[in-house]
Amino acid sequence: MNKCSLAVDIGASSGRLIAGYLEGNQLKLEEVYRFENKLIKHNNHYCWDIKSLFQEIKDGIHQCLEKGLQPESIGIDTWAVDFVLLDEFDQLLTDAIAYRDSRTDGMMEEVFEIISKERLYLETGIQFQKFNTIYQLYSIKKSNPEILNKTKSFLMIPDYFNFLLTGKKANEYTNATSTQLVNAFTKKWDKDLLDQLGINKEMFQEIKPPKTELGTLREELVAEFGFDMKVLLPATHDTGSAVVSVPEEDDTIYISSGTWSLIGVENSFPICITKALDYNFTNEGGLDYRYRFLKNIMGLWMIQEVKRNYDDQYSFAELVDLANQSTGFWSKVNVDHDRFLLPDNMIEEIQKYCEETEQQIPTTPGEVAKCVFDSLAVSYQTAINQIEEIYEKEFKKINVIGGGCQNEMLNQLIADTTNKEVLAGPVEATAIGNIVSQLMTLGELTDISEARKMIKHSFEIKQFVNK
Ligand SMILES: Nc1ncnc2c1ncn2[C@@H]1O[C@H](COP(=O)(O)OP(=O)(O)OP(=O)(O)O)[C@@H](O)[C@H]1O
Ligand SMILES: C[C@H](O)[C@H](O)[C@@H](O)C(=O)CO
Ligand SMILES: [Mg+2]
Repeated sequence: MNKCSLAVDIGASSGRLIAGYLEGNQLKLEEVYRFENKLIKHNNHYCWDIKSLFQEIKDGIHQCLEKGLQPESIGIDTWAVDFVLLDEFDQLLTDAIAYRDSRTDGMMEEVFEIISKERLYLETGIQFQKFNTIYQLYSIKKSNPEILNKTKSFLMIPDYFNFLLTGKKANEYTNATSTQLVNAFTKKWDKDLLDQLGINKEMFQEIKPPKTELGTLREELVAEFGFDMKVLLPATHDTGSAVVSVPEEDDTIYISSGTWSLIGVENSFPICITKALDYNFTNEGGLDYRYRFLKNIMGLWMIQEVKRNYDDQYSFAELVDLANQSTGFWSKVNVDHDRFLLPDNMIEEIQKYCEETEQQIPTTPGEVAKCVFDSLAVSYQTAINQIEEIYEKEFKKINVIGGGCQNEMLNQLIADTTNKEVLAGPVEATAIGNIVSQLMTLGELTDISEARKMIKHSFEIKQFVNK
């Protein structure tokens, strides 16, 4: 049986269990199990099928023994901001409502009437996304206050899966920062903010950093799987784990490219200056209390929705090929407009935008895809200009990580648009960051620098330069 550490990486569009182990000075991966993730509609809200996702995690763990793998540890990471609320009997009080749901429409503005935008940013350093946890909780307080009164435990999505595995409750630090309720300097729940919002402080759990050993499996799960393992906390915010695995450290801007494009740099301190606020950058928590100074760009969500609108007739690779053939099409959209957050039909929304802005309207799949990719490249350039303005320096390299780094047309567009060296890879950056964090906890790796050097020599990194 091969000893390994198991990463459970669940993104907004897909989940995977990936086993990792050291072989000499290389990190070896084995994909154990992959499954789809998607929004479901329930009780008139967009939700995550949290029960099915946990069953997928268990099904993936069962696959390990069949593949001759003996995991000695497991770590779970998912998308940010979303959570569940448990009552005194540890039962779910609501669905796991998704951040794209409309329940937070208008909530941010109502919160600003209680706490100014400037103060929120100065204390938390977190970007203003209408779906941040703070606004989700405020919407519950307004519409169903009795739910918050019954709530004994607030657990973010990975925290909840960890609870189901171990019976232990904790809020992991990197993901907790995405709530916009953690103080950027104390790294604790900001009790003053919670008091001012009238949200009960007692439901929040102790914040624990990545590289914490949370516990081991519940007895009934040991019996089910036939083995026990340590449940460790990686950076449970998927982007937090992805950034751990960015091989290039100096003078590099990363783009964690998946459902969202998270573009930024790694810092040892939070940047909460007015310009960062004006440009809506965030200071999410990272491994070893580093900071992820980044911003959300709408990302490949748009092409995911285009693919769905075409009834999945085309693969992502085929859409890229068709876009490459649409060389004469140049219309672009503002990808970061709220209208693209959850439109009824992404293709029609893009066409409406082009009509409203008196641009050529995309009609073929290739033209629609090219419009998405060209528009993303423009948004990346804008964010890079803002980062360089704030840092008062020029960054030489861009490291694209995650599934989106397989989009070679977009990688080339980024190189052509920014005139910077683009490094593409690793694809499974999030799972890799999750695994190396576990290996550090187990003492098999010393620190993040050693991990990054090993990652750089373990995975293919492609280079793109301005043609
Ligand atoms: N062969 C491919 N060619 C081009 N693009 C691809 C290819 N495979 C995947 N992609 C892109 O990668 C994206 C998925 O990236 P990734 O798997 O990192 O997302 P995820 O982990 O499911 O979601 P999240 O971003 O929430 O973590 C797809 O939306 C698609 O645009
Ligand atoms: C909702 C968040 O902005 C989102 O999860 C983003 O942080 C991310 O990590 C996408 O993978
Ligand atoms: Mg992902």
